[in-house]
Amino acid sequence: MAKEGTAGVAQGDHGIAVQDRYPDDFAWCYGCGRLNPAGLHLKTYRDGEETVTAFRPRPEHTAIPGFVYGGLIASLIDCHGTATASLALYHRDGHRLGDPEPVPRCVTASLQVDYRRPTPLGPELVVRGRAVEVGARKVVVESELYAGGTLCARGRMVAVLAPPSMTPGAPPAPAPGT
Ligand SMILES: CCCCCCCC(=O)SCCNC(=O)CCNC(=O)[C@H](O)C(C)(C)COP(=O)(O)OP(=O)(O)OC[C@H]1O[C@@H](n2cnc3c(N)ncnc32)[C@H](O)[C@@H]1OP(=O)(O)O
Repeated sequence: MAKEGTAGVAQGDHGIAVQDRYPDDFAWCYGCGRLNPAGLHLKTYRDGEETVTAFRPRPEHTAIPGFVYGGLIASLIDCHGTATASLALYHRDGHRLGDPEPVPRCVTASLQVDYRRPTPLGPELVVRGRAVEVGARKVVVESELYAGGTLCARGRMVAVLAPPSMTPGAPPAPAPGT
């Protein structure tokens, strides 16, 4: 069950994808950046107490003929998770998609994917997510990926607000321990 302050209690947002509200500098991700011409263009929407995205894999996303490559599954869970985290922080700050304030951008600190069943290549894949912990800069997101209504994978990730060093044009981050 979603906690107060997460996506679960927000009103508004419907019909607007989180990724369509990222600032341009943060809209180049291969998985979900709207400005990346070669990317997957994943779109995350709020759906009641959860978030949802859908993607139909193409033949180049094959692992074994007839089944989806696990890296694609991880990518869908990853990008949907960072968007779910961004939305949770945006809601926590009292905003709704469509507000003029920029949506915060989160990056992946940790990603765990459990592959429960082989994922058939053909049906549209649907990922549902929810923010289960919302901190100052960190959000824990849990998600499930379905193919034709069958649960095929589960994800749990830690997403953190993008550090200034990941802003385009920023100087490189110091190496850990320096
Ligand atoms: C810029 C837009 C790009 C969007 C791309 C979308 C998805 C992606 O593919 S992102 C690319 C892959 N990810 C990366 O490259 C991130 C690389 N890592 C980093 O930059 C940093 O380690 C970063 C930002 C994740 C965390 O560093 P930092 O900002 O110093 O935060 P830090 O203070 O260490 O940690 C913040 C919180 O996250 C937690 N945390 C950090 N790393 C982890 C981890 N691996 N596992 C669990 N928790 C973690 C910390 O414990 C802390 O929790 P709390 O607030 O409860 O104390």
